[in-house]
Amino acid sequence: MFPVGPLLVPHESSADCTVGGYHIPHGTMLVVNAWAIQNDPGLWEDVAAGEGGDGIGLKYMPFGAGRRGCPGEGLAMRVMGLVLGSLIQCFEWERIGEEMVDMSEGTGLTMPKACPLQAKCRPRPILHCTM
Ligand code: HEM
Repeated sequence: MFPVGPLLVPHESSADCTVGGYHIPHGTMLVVNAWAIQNDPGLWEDVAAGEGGDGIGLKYMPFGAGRRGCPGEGLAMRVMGLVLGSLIQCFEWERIGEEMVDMSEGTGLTMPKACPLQAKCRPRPILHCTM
């Protein structure tokens, strides 16, 4: 899976605590490696499909979690469904060649594709009716 923010946002522990057996002193900067969690074959039966394992819980958190989790999650999920649905409903999509889309990951704070997506799209008849 490809989390938009592979390392989420840094947080600071407000008190001494223990996480997974590790002592975390007060004032420690904490970075959650969402990419590693979402691609851990020990947590997922099929990492590529994001399937399997013991429920979703904290192993899938593209929006972070807890009190400082993303407040835009509900909006983002609704808008993404609408945008994706509109793109599929209004256009026919094709790859530009025989090869499968290259899903290699680039580097950065957000995770870009290493090779930009190129695709052909043709308006569906439904689009002519509404324009
Ligand atoms: C696909 C879309 C989005 C993704 C993947 C995303 C992801 C994230 C992540 C990972 C965090 C850090 C959470 C943490 O540290 O535990 C965050 C924080 C935040 N997000 Fe989003 N976000 C998205 C859309 C939005 C939208 C649409 C809004 C506002 C309309 C928004 C507003 C915020 C704010 C204000 C914070 C800071 C919360 C805090 O620090 O208390 N995000 N987001």
